[in-house]
Amino acid sequence: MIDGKPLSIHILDTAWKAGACMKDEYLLWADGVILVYSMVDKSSFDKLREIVEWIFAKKGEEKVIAVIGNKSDLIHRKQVSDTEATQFCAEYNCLSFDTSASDSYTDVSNAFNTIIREIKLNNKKREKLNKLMHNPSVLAKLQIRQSLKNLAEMKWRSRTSTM
Ligand SMILES: Nc1nc2c(ncn2[C@@H]2O[C@H](COP(=O)(O)OP(=O)(O)OP(=O)(O)O)[C@@H](O)[C@H]2O)c(=O)[nH]1
Repeated sequence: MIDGKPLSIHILDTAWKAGACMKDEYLLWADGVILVYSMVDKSSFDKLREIVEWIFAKKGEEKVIAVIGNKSDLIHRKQVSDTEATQFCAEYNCLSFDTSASDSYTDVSNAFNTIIREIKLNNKKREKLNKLMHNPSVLAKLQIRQSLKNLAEMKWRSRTSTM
């Protein structure tokens, strides 16, 4: 249930071995991506950059990307600072969460609820944009704008070449 409404979600649990286990189809299929690292294993955090770069290279930045730092209960063994995680998420425009799967069901549930809400919003925005892009009057306006831009560029070029 999300905001009082039942919702069916499909989760595909994948692994990452330098892209070998991630297929382009997975990304096409998904509305969002959740990357989970372990706060007590710096190497799992370091791998995120490679994964996000792969997602961006496949034009996946339009999807909701969330980063979850798990095992927050093991604070005494923490290897990834909050600043590092926050900076990473700001750099790649990812949602950021801390969870402890062993300690708190609420953390995990809150993270999923927020991600799903964000995905719903994102899908709505994309649908609207899609509709706009298929609206003939919007298309005509865009074409006029592009033609004016081309004309201005041509004029600018001819002016600079005669100088
Ligand atoms: N202390 C603590 N241990 C956790 C937490 N989450 C998972 N674990 C433990 O970490 C180990 C790995 O957990 P898994 O659920 O197998 O992790 P996974 O992501 O499925 O691992 P992969 O098989 O590599 O995909 C298990 O021993 C879990 O009990 C957590 O939040 N806190």
